[in-house]
Amino acid sequence: MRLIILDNADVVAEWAARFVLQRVTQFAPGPGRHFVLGLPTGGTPLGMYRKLIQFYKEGKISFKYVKTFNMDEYVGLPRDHPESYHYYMWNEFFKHVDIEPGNAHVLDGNAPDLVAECQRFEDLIQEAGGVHLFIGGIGPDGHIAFNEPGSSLVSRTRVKTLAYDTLEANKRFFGNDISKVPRQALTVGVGTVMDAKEVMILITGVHKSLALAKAVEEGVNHMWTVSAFQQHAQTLFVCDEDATLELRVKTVKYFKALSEEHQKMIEGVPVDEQRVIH
Ligand SMILES: N[C@@H]1[C@@H](O)[C@H](O)[C@@H](COP(=O)(O)O)O[C@@H]1O
Repeated sequence: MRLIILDNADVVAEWAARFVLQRVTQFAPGPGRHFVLGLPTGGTPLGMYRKLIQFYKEGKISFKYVKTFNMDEYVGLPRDHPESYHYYMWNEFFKHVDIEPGNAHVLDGNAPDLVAECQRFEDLIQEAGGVHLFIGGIGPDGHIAFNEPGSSLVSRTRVKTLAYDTLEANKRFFGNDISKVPRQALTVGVGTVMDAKEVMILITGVHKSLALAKAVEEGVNHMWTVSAFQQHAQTLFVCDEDATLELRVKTVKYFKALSEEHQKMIEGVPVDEQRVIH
């Protein structure tokens, strides 16, 4: 596991975007050779999307041969509702870059058969050859995507009823009215994300600090579903200083001492010339 500790949320956004740029560039996508990205929504990744749009406009990256799979979507929220994850993805990212609309996959929370929709999504990921890089965010209760506390750590894409903490955390997007937050969502499973070749989880803010400590310093526990990624061979947690407040000083010092090595990951240093740190 790599824990990359950066000064603040802006630096996290820039680091994450530069990491995506490196991975896509190294892969050299082209016709019949797509790079497959798993993508999150929420406030945390917004800065990363803005940077990626900037890189696209500067000609540094193209999404023409990139396929994307989003982590989750609310059930029953119209697709054009400003808080639907469809709306978010198209407005904050997809419409600004050259991705083929047919390659940008977001779960349909209005599908007549939600179980079939979840299976369809899993099948599409398989058909794409699996996800190269899954990017995620977490809730303050340590959920990844909408894998609420107590979710199976081998779960697949499915319908989930949201936990009270999640409704509370997300009501800010619904005029602070908890009754307006959809009660259910479709979400990739922890197992779906675990199957990706590489996972990058973005964690910023003091309100996520307990979740980060649980994810990094305590055992694998389905009450903090992000902790499952301790068992993934290529996990990167990218966080800001605020999110480290519940970590031990020893943990923070250890990972900060590796910051020069971490920097190489976004500077185009070939992977085989990077010291391996897990
Ligand atoms: N389902 C989403 C998660 O995928 C997201 O990671 C989390 C954090 O969002 P934010 O980045 O706004 O804190 O919010 C929701 O619960």
